[in-house]
Amino acid sequence: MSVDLRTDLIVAAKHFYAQGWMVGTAGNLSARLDDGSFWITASGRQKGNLTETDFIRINLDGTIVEQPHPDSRPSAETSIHLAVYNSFPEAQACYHVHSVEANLVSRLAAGDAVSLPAIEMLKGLGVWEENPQVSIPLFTNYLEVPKIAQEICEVFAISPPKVPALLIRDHGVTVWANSPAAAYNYIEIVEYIFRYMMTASQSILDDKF
Ligand SMILES: CSCCC(=O)C(=O)COP(=O)(O)O
Ligand SMILES: [Zn+2]
Repeated sequence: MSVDLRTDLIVAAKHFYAQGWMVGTAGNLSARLDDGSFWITASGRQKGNLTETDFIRINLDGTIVEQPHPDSRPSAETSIHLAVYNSFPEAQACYHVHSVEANLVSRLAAGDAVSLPAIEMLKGLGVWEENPQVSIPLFTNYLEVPKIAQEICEVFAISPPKVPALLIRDHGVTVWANSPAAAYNYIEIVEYIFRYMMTASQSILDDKF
């Protein structure tokens, strides 16, 4: 029996909304079908209470395959999901959320990457090393989203990241994985790491750390 991937996306969005990571209409989630096309959240939907008609099915060339609501539009950030799926053909799900911590962390980094602390949780992102040196690539939040997507494609073609995540400055984090369940875990883990980083930087300021 084939399960509708939209159910995974609805459950994930409800959970991320409850965490404060998909407040209002923020964020977008997608998952791929066997033919390579993917269901993505329609633009501007309230993310705490999605239903199956709040998704649009898109081909890897960006064309619409299925649109349950004739007046709905694909997520304004569909080009970023396309950039991820085209850069990593093995990716089956791509989740993007907006947390306060992700935004603050993106302001801590001056360059084009955010260094992550060498903590145990990195294993949850696939990094099994002693004292790992890991960073998340950081992109500029251009108003024109396809310009962000273009930069993602260019950067990843040359240097794919060690962890399946990217950060857009003052905007939010995007992860990808080989299943919706794994993408759900990756969001929880990167958000834990961002919370850790912000707590640590606050503790240093408070001279307690
Ligand atoms: C308040 S959300 C602003 C747009 C955005 O960054 C986002 O993630 C949601 O856009 P969508 O078109 O997917 O609803
Ligand atoms: Zn966004």
